[in-house]
Amino acid sequence: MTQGTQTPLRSSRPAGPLTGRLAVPGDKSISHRALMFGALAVGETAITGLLEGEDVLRTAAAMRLLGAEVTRLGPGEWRVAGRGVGGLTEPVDVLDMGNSGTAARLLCGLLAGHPIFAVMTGDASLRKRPMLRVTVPLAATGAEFWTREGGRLPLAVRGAVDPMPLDYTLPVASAQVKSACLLAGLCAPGVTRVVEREHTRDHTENMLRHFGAEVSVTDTDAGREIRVVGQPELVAAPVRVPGDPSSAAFPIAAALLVPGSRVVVEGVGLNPLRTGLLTTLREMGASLEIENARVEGGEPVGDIVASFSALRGVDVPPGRAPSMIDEYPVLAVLAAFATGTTRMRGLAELRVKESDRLAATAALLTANGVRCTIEGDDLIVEGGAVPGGGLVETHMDHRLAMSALVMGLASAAPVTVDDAGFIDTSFPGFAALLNRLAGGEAISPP
Ligand SMILES: O=C(O)C1=C[C@@H](OP(=O)(O)O)[C@@H](O)[C@H](O)C1
Ligand SMILES: C=C(OP(=O)(O)O)C(=O)O
Repeated sequence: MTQGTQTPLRSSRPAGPLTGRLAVPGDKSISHRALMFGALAVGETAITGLLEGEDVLRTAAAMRLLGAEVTRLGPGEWRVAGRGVGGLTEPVDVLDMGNSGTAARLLCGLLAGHPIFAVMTGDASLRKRPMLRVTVPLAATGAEFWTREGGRLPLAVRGAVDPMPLDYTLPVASAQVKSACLLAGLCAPGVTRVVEREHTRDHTENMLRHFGAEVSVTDTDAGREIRVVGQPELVAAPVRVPGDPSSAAFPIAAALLVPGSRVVVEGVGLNPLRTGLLTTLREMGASLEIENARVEGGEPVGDIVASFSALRGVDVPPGRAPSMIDEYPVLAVLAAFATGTTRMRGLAELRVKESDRLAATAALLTANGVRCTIEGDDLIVEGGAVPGGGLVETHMDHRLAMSALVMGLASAAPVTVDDAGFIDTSFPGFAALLNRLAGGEAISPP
């Protein structure tokens, strides 16, 4: 990829205060799911606020190839005419999920429950990521998967003719694996049961209910148990996608780091399973207020007011990781400017994201003169003055690119990234938006 609108090579330089109000693009997790549920529902699903990032556009294209009618009416405004549960049709071409782990893994769940043959691939980053975590549990439906060496894409799948319900306890904290199992279970008769020891984002469960499925969630000694009754008739329902808290993290971080800043990010999703970063930042002494808290489309939403703050290092417990899993690179940047040491614990899952984010985040910091170490699955950052001046390798990873560019707004010398093109997977317009807040070209082609 790199066919996005962001200049591939970019740098950011120390900026004046960031001020003003902004809205970030729609939530990526909810956007993928809205398109998929729309495709499985009977009737026409109206979606507003859909993220039009590359990852979600891949899901839209895949749903079209599987027989759903997917139409863009205007910015963020989409319609999906669904095929009904079990009604997806065999794709006549390869499903290319680009850079998106969520699209690939959730789609494996959908395909497992349909009696069709499909081939899936992705870009060089996605082709390195583990797929056995979904194909192994999904094989219990009766679907057959063939993957490349080590469970990597491309893969081929022949979905089950008479899918069996699943009963699965997640070995890793992953909303993608949970969702893949629940989506496959929709096509099977009887009850599919998934147990997660750590609580992960619950957008799939919320959307199942919203479209009329019977779902129960119970906390047991073994963990959180989710049950969904298979073969429901899902009925089209409007989806209003909130702003993505994982994208909001970047302007919030910039405001906290650049002296004199005050930024209001409007309409951000505040699902408690996504707000671990806000909890951590408050512990670090960040000035963060929530205004206008409300519920929109079944998800809590609010406006986040972030003002420049003197931050101090903290110890981030491993149990918090699922609620802020995509925010560690930017948290590491914030920690670099804080007084004292920050230890982020239990980050094993970062190794299987768009890049090995644990190693790449440490390299980002080191390239800019920040001292940090990796001990087991923990990242330890020594905070203080940040020299900057580094060229950061982003490894096809949007979050690394945005984190590095935020660092350069507050470091002594500019920070350059080797490729900003992948930012379009989740945050189209990122550089223009931060430049508007900074009132100038804080982020520019080098
Ligand atoms: O379900 C989802 O929408 C997502 C789950 C998380 O991945 P894992 O399930 O691999 O933790 C997260 O990192 C990803 O950006 C989106
Ligand atoms: C990990 C991420 O996404 P995905 O797994 O969908 O590629 C992310 O957006 O940070």
